[in-house]
Amino acid sequence: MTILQPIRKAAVIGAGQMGLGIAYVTAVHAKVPLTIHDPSSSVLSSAMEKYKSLLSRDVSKSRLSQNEADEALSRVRGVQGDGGGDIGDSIKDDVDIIIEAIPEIPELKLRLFKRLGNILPESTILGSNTSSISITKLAASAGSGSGLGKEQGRKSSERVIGIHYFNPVPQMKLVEIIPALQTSQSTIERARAFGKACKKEVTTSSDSPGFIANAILMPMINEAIMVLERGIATAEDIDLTFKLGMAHPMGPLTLADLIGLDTCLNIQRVLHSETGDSKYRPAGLLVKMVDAGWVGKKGGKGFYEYDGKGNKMN
Ligand SMILES: NC(=O)c1ccc[n+]([C@@H]2O[C@H](COP(=O)([O-])OP(=O)(O)OC[C@H]3O[C@@H](n4cnc5c(N)ncnc54)[C@H](O)[C@@H]3O)[C@@H](O)[C@H]2O)c1
Repeated sequence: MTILQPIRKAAVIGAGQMGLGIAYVTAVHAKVPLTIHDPSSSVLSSAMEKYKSLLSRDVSKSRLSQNEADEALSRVRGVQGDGGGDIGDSIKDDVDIIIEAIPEIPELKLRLFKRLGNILPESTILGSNTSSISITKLAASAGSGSGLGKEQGRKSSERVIGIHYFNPVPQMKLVEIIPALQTSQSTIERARAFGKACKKEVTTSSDSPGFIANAILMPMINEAIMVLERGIATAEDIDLTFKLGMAHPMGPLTLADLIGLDTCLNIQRVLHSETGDSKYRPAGLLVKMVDAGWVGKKGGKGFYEYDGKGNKMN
């Protein structure tokens, strides 16, 4: 039996809704200390506030003792910056795993992985929470830094892997693991072990646009938006059809609001551009809503409207 190199320290890059949730399961369940990085100081401070309130809720519901919550709080430190090395030593080179959760924009992630590949030792796993972007391309980028020779570049690509959590991370019990073409077996095993330490069931998908979940889910959401756009039914009736007719816990438009309409559009664009198949063309209404700044629950308005606490108002 091979002994896997342990995960003793982590870093999460991006403190949005997914980054915060990933930080929570890393600190609370895997009990691994971490830094969480975001360029926006307001996002970072609101993520830390939300983290504290998640811990208080756990204590009030007797899911954690006060002592466990205090320990979990002391394991997380917010750092302003993009964690990619632009700001000196914001990412320490003793982290065993990085999980990137920045916006679903290929150029942004490719640039970050190139920098991380250059600055971090080859034993650090470079994980991406991407919903759809090619892990193989991220791995190639991590191996392409100017500071790396040919052999170092190959090794750097081998530690890249997709580690795809579901929203909201503290509640959803699944993580999808997506090895790139270049990923080594030991990276796969370490990432699986980390997913289990975060108390998740682990599935494996090969590296194909949208992997398992979003290859199926996002076209369904896109179709639901097209049904709304064609005036076939109201948003409420579309959602009720899925809740009561198919026993989904929430309808596709409510789910799109939860995911973030900007993220849905970015995923659908990746599916469209990577496959070249016109069936993935994003719904016109989705494009317009994102243009209007209506990005769903996180922005207060999407197919429904939300108050400051994220409760539906209509
Ligand atoms: N929302 C979901 O339901 C969901 C589910 C699974 C996976 N994902 C994936 O997770 C990733 C993040 O999604 P999200 O919903 O948390 O988005 P989000 O918009 O809530 O958060 C993204 C965060 O990244 C920060 N950011 C931007 N550029 C950065 C950089 N260069 N370095 C560090 N931080 C940067 C932003 O300030 C923002 O806080 C995406 O790849 C998305 O596809 C999302």
